[in-house]
Amino acid sequence: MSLKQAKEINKTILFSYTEKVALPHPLPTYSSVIRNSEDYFYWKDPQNETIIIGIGNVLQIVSEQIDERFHLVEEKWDNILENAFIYDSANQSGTGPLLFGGFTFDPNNRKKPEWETFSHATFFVPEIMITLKEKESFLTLNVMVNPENDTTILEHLKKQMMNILNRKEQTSDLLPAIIEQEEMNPKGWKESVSKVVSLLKDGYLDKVVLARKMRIKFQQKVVPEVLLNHLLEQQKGSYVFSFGLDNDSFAGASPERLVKKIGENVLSTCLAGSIKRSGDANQDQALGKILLEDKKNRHEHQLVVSMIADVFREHCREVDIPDEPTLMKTPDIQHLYTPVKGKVKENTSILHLVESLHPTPALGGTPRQDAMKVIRDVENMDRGLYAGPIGWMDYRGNGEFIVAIRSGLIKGNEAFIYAGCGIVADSNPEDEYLETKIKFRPMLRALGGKEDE
Ligand SMILES: C=C(O[C@H]1C=CC=C(C(=O)O)[C@@H]1O)C(=O)O
Repeated sequence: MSLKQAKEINKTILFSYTEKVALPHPLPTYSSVIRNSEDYFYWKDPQNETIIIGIGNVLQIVSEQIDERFHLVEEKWDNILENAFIYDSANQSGTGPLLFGGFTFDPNNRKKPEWETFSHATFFVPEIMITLKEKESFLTLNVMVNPENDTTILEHLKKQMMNILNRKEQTSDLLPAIIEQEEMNPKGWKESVSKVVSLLKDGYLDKVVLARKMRIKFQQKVVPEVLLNHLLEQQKGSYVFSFGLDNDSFAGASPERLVKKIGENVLSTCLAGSIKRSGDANQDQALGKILLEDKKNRHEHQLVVSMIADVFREHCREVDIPDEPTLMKTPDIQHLYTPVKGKVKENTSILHLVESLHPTPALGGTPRQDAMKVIRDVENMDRGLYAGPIGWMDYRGNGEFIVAIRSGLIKGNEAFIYAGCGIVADSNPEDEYLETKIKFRPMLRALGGKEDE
């Protein structure tokens, strides 16, 4: 199918073209692709197996719906794909066209002005996309074809992308100077933790995750590419993402997968329970042992395992969950970690799994709805996309969503960064406060902020 033939259909449809390409530079990353784009995304998994970079926005799917947002995105994407012409000369070895985006943490919460750019579901199909998958690279060009389109548009796009990829000049790796760095009401946050601990002691709730925010003001606008480069350099073992829309940018380095689906194989991650790291290897190992044996942290973790296991048992033919957690270590923190695998039943889509899993008790709490209400009442904050599911799904139903933690929103010369932690009945406000300080560090360091000891 050529673009010319697609045009003859005489209605507006998605035309997508994918080919395998040889990249001009042996660079591990192509973060410069996002430079000067208003709408873009960059996505990398911890193993560097999949890197997806998209720029331009040919088609957007947004929703401010509360209960129907997952379903709505799925329905619209299915409709688009039903009519689309997809020419995949790479024989499905890349991803082909895909939808990238995210869901806010809690659509029932009041929206704060800093998050006005992002809807409760915000997804788009990029105009130009480059994918690195298992060391092969692919170029995907997407156009909405209508009778007025110039048939040479694909050639223009391809040339544009090759020019971008051939770019030699580097951006400076400097961020502007910070003029203000402020923790938002730390005293009030510790009081909220105490309040939640009393509720938990009353016994009708098991766990509530409370988060807080920092605001950083820069002398000039922050360049998203520079922040992305810092995250890529500093957080190699995490998912690194940057999601740009209308000049705002949501970026982070999350260690936490929500769900990955490739064919019938599905994977999720239980990540909850944390302890700091030490520069001394023996000390670091000893801290890990303390975490593995700590009753409070094991309880926090087990609530996440039980919930994810329930969702997997409902939607999968086979489920594989280890009996005991192991440790996941990032540069600043170590977590209790249990991977969950399954073979999903037919006709269960990735968005259906996302909807069932979000929010796990690693971000919300147990029981889910009561915990969400407590968060809304005591956190006094709009999490926006922080702690929400963000990711991609391709035209064959494969995809991956992560939990957008260790993240922040960049708005011109301001950044808002977020960190939270699981509160259980024997939590101590000061310890939880210190834990959130550690969880701010990946974003703070990448932004050039002052990290407390
Ligand atoms: C809510 C966050 O972390 C979650 C993920 C891993 C460990 C967590 C914990 O130990 O509390 C949190 O549940 C955050 O980083 O903002």
